[in-house]
Parts: sequence; structure tokens; C-alpha cells
Amino acid sequence: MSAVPNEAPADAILSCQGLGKQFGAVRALSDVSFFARKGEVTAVIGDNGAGKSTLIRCLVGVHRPSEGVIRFDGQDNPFATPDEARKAGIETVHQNLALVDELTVAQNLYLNREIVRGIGPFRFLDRRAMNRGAQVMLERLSINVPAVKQRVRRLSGGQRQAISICRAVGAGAKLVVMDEPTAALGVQETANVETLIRRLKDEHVSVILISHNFDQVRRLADQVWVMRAGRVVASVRAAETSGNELVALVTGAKQ
Ligand SMILES: Nc1ncnc2c1ncn2[C@@H]1O[C@H](COP(=O)(O)OP(=O)(O)OP(=O)(O)O)[C@@H](O)[C@H]1O
Repeated sequence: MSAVPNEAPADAILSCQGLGKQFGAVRALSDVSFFARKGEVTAVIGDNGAGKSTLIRCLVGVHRPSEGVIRFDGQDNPFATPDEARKAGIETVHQNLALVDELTVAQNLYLNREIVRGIGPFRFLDRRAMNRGAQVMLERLSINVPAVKQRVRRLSGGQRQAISICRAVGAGAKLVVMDEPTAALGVQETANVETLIRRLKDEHVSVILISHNFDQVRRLADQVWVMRAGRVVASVRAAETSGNELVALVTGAKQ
């Protein structure tokens, strides 16, 4: 049940084979094969230092792997930088949310892709169009914020996380990568963000989720990959596993 598949299926959106990463004397990843299916939530779990972030960073062009092949949407070794990954349709929602506090919700949703009208010296930012567009984006994902003109600084942690996810979807992401998206949130806010992650599936957006919360992983994920000491040690369907089994796989009590 926990056997690690060696080949990616035809419906994989992102996959790798034989991936390795060496940082000086530290072997962070060894011979990792992994895939995320289109339209699914794929979780990566493992103890601190297991290699989860390094794997994700290699997949999205932050780190250059020492060896191995990465494939995204049918293309081999597709990106040399995170920017190239973003252009191809992979958005990463970071633990330390990359929102600009002093800008409004709408301005954050349109950050680096502002709507500009006019020509030459008469170019201007079309704030009304961006406010309208922001409202549509938020409604599409049923995200509740007081107003699109509200400064992000005044939002709660859960609302900020929702805005980050909304921005990724608004930017046209085919795949959203989330590293501990609810680690800093309370119970209700966690539930709201989990609902939002489920909604991404309805929008046919694939998700890779790093989480230490095994209950959350079982609630949200379709497939769960378990890492230990830089290796993938198991890949299981979330519906066919239990919290205890995941703990045993992470700690090595179950091989
Ligand atoms: N830039 C780096 N330089 C040197 N070593 C690194 C670097 N990044 C990660 N490592 C090492 O690689 C190993 C895997 O780290 P990684 O951050 O990928 O683990 P993780 O599973 O994401 O852990 P956590 O859950 O604590 O975030 C660790 O031994 C870590 O110290």
C-alpha cells in the first residue's frame, strides 16, 4: 500500500525522477521520484529536515537539482528560475505571506499585473477596473473580506492567506504550491482556508500542500507523499490511510 511508484501517470501535472540535491556536505535529497496529478491535492509530509521544502524548491526553480529530471505539463526540466515557473503556471503561496501591507486588497490581487489604460504620458492605473475585477475574483472563490479597498494590514491571518491564494488563482495558476498554509491560524480561520483549498479543485487548479498537520492532510489531500531523511519512503491515497499510519510512516515505525 505504501510502495513508492517509480513512474508518473499520464495525468501528472508535475513530476520528477531520480531527483537529488546536495548542499555542500549535506545530502538534502536522494533519488526522489514524485508526482502531482492534475486537479488533485497532493500532500508532502515528513519530520523537520526530511527534505520537503528542498523538494518543492527544486520543483519550482528556486534550487537547481544536483541530479534528476523534472517534468511540468509535458516539458522536461522546464524552469531555471521561480519566475519561469510562475510564467508557466505554478504559483507558490509562502508561509511568510508575500502581501504588501500598505496596499489594498485589490492592489495586492493585481500586484505586478496592474490594469493600465491610455498611451504615452496619459497612461494611468485603472483602479475602478481593478476593484471590480478583485470583487469578481473574491466572489468566485467565496472569500469574505470587508472591502476590496481595505488595506491588507488590517486583515486577519486567515483573510491574508485567502488573499494570497486568490492572487495565485487570479494570476492563472494551473498549480498552487502551499507550504504550511494554516500553521499560524486559529481553528475557524484554518477551516476557512481548508474550504478555499477544496474550492481550488472545483476551479481545476492542482495543489501541492506541505503540512505537519496529518488530520488536515487526510481531510484535504488525494495523494500523500511521505519523506524521511531526504528520500520518499511512501506514497498513499489519503482515503486509504489513517492518522496513525501516517505517523508511523513519518517516524519510520512502519517501513
Ligand atoms: N540552503 C541550504 N543550505 C544547506 N543545507 C540546507 C539548505 N536548505 C536545506 N538544507 C538542509 O537540507 C535538509 C532538508 O531540509 P528541508 O528544509 O528541505 O527540510 P523540511 O522537510 O522542509 O523541514 P521543515 O519541516 O523543518 O521545514 C536539512 O538537513 C537542511 O538543513
